[in-house]
Amino acid sequence: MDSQFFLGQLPAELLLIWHIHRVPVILSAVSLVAIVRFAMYLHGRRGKISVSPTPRSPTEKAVVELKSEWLPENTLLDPLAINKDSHPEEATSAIVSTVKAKKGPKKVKGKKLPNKLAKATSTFNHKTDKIQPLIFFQSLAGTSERYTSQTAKAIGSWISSLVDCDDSAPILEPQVHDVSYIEYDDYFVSAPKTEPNTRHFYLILIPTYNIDTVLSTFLQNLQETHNDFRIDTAPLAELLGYSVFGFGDKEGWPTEEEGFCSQAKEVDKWMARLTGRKRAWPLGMGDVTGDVEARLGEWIHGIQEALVDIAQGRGLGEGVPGSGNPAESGDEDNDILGDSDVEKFQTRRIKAKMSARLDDVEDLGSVVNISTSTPDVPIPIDFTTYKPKPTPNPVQAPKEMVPITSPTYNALTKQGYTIIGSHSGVKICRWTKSALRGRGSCYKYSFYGIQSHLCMEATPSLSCSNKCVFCWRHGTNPVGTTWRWITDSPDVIFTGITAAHYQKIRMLKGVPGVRAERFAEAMCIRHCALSLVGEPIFYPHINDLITILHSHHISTFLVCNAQHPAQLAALVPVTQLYVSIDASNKASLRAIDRPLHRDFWERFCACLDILRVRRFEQRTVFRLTLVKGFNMADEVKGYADLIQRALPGFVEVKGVTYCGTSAAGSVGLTMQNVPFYSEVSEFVAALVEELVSRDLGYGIAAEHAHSCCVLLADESRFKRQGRWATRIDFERFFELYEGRVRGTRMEDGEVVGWRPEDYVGEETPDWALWGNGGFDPRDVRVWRKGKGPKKEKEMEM
Ligand SMILES: Cc1cc2nc3c(=O)[nH]c(=O)nc-3n(C[C@H](O)[C@H](O)[C@H](O)COP(=O)(O)O)c2cc1C
Ligand code: SF4
Repeated sequence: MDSQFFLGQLPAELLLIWHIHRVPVILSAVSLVAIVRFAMYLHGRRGKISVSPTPRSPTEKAVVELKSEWLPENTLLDPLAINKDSHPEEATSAIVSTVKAKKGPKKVKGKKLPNKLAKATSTFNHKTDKIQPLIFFQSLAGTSERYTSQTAKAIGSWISSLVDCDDSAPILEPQVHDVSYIEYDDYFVSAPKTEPNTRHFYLILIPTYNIDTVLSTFLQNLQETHNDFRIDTAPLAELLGYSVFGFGDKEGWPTEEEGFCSQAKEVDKWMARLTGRKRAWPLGMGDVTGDVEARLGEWIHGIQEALVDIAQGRGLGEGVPGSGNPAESGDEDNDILGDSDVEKFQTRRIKAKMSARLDDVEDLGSVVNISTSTPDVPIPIDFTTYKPKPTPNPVQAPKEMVPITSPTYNALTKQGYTIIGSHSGVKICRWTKSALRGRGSCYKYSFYGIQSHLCMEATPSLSCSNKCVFCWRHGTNPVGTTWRWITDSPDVIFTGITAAHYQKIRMLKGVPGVRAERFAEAMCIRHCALSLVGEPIFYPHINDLITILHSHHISTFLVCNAQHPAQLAALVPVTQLYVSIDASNKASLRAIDRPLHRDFWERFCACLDILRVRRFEQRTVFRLTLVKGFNMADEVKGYADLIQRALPGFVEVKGVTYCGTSAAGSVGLTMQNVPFYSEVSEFVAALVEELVSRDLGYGIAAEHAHSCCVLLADESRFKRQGRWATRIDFERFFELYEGRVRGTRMEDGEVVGWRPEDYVGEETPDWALWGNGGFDPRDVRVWRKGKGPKKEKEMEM
């Protein structure tokens, strides 16, 4: 009965207790929830990089297992930070310290070498001689005459404004001559007689008329002088240099093929022969109905630069064909400097100068590191003091990767590379030369809008952990699985590669056909392809180097070989991130890449997983290099598996380029392994079919048949209103990078960075779309000997 009574009272009792204590209970519960939420927030919060918020995935938190043995020996990465959670944000937080340089190796920077001037290329003595500029013109209706007198005025007042530098030759007031009134023999059969110690520099400004005029007579005279067997081959070789500017009319003669400035081009050609190729500045051409003032201004600026070079004893530069070596004359017609000719010429110079290699390096403008093997020279390297692996032999110090005295150095420089410090390299690619001459850019222009003459190709690590069968550097490449070399600092590398690149561009100024406006543009690098040879992310300070490039508004494409997952995870965002996919399965990858790492396949797969996660913060690309007989047959499904795993924004499929060395032969690679373009196209079609059958929305976006390259892209990301938009808005990339505009990458309702979609540029141009070939119609297509449209379509690599 008692218990029945108690049970009956219980609800009322509980209610009473609740009423008495409800306020403190509710308050405690609310506080507890707040504390838990706050703790979760603190735990989940991630560091932001100083420049702009670190981009991160809005949807995926994939964990990529990074094994401790994958961490580089001399790492700047914090293994705990990476292994705790290899999501890119975590990995990037390990980078932050390197960007801010709070952590990481101590750098001891050596002194830069003094800027020693290149040697003069003629007998002109800049300490005792004088320069006399002579300006020649012809004009029928007065336009050329008017611009000539403006030019003379501009150059004249520039000369009088020059404060004589102690060491420079004086430049005299220019003299102007109308070609119609001079004694032709006085100036164009031999160099004019003058006071001793005075040498001449010719400027020729002429219009073009497609009818018979005095201009025709001038041209005929130049030609006859050249062909006269009684006269020296190069009777005007005495001149210090020359340059021509043409006036034409694009309304009547819109392109060079249709005769725009054709007579100026002729004069330029004959003068090259008569002077033994002393073209001091590229032929300038101005449209009198349009851009003439701008083009003439650029040309005058170039002339001033050339005059200063001569006055200070540097002559016309390093003397590639067309800029100063009479021995090279005679084939101006063929012109045409095969793409490797400049390299060949450089090679000859390098051979001749091997004994004076130190001077060579100094010629680069004082910015290049000198090997420790060179005595009495300040060593501008960074003695990076990372922790070396415990070794039984404690006296073993890090060595130079490519010492200046090594056969590797010799071999690489012969191939046209300039070695910066002891482990970085830079080279001008054939497309840069081609673009300078208006003959087309590489596929990166068709696909992404990168003009080749604004692009520098470089690497901070010539060493690599693979020995790919198609590598351009067979027998010359340093290899290794760990970074064990003396390390140059990123600022020294940046200064070195840019100075060497500019020097190489300058060497092209006298090459026939170089367009003055493109030459001027090329003196401001806008893009860096970190891909040349070797493995760029092998370099321990790669993040700092990228940061420096970006701070100069140089966008970055970085290609890695999928063998260094720890470094890849820690990489700061680049403009476009590539992974080379040289095979679709383990056996094939072993055969083609010949990797040094035993766990190469695990490393490869980890890199794909990292790429998958990072696809939200930067444009990611698979680069497939197809080698017939190695990685094409029956591999379509395998490649589709890899694409499905990493979901890159783009897939570039390219036929291998045959490097033609004996080393390539020794690994069984011949021309038979180079696929025809039609075979590459078939492969691409099959790959897309396979991807679509798996509901992966990839399509064929663009092609560059000229280099046997096809682009697939993710339709959901890089198609706008049914039209491909594969190009990059570089300006917007830097705005995002510098935090001047907000990206659209959200997390927890907060903007955390940008997405690749935030810097998508213009639509892919029609001519670049699949089926249209990919060659910009504004450029001039030049077929190599023995090739024609048909062969080229099939075979061009
Ligand atoms: C009859 C005639 C033919 C011409 N032929 C060409 C030509 O073949 N290519 C070209 O670029 N401009 C051509 N032009 C345009 C002239 O080169 C241009 O007007 C130039 O400025 C004339 O210079 P001048 O008046 O100083 O002599 C031609 C002009 C005329 C009147
Ligand atoms: S993108 Fe590559 S191929 Fe094109 S110009 Fe630059 S380095 Fe050369």
